[in-house]
Amino acid sequence: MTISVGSKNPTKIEAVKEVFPKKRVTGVEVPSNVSDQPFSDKETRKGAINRAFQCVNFNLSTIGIGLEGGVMYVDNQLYLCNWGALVTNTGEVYTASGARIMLPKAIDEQLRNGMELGDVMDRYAMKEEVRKKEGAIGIFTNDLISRQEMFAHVVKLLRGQWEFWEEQKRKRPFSNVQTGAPRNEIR
Ligand SMILES: O=P(O)(O)OP(=O)(O)OP(=O)(O)OC[C@H]1O[C@@H](n2cnc3c(O)ncnc32)[C@H](O)[C@@H]1O
Ligand SMILES: [Mg+2]
Repeated sequence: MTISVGSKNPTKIEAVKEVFPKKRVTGVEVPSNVSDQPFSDKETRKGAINRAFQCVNFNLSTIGIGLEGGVMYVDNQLYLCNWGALVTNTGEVYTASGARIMLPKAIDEQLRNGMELGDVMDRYAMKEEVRKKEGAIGIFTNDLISRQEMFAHVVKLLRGQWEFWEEQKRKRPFSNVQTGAPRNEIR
């Protein structure tokens, strides 16, 4: 069983390796088919699902994982949000979201002017490639939580759900409805 991650971003690939230390994990560049800067939970989640679907190989034992970063409002406050999706080679889809933190007004304004958070963060922190290192979450938590750590938590939520429902299927093969498995996505 191999795991294909829909990104070349090292924070995402390393997060998956951390949670699946015994699996072969590779990163592949795939389009998210949502905006470069997703602006809601719904769009960010969709990006993660799209990436995962493009990675999975239904003929081979390769599962796909998509991780997507975005932003979303609660009232007038902008938050950083992150979503992950795991698609099995039999087409089951598991999703989970990550921690959210507030983003300052200055960043909100620049994003609304059409800039991408990755570029805004480099200027704000006067650093290079923040998105591939500590991430916005690292900068705004004083380096207590890195982008990789945050994604690793999301991947744990995916792995845990996948394992739980696989186990349920083994234990109760004819009672999918009764076990109340999560509804699968129809693309
Ligand atoms: O190569 P990919 O996988 O696309 O990785 P990415 O860094 O572009 O990450 P996403 O597409 O998932 O994130 C969407 C946008 O938000 C930015 N972004 C999201 N979370 C971030 C973070 O924690 N730090 C810096 N930029 C972030 C990111 O750079 C993009 O501009
Ligand atoms: Mg991107």
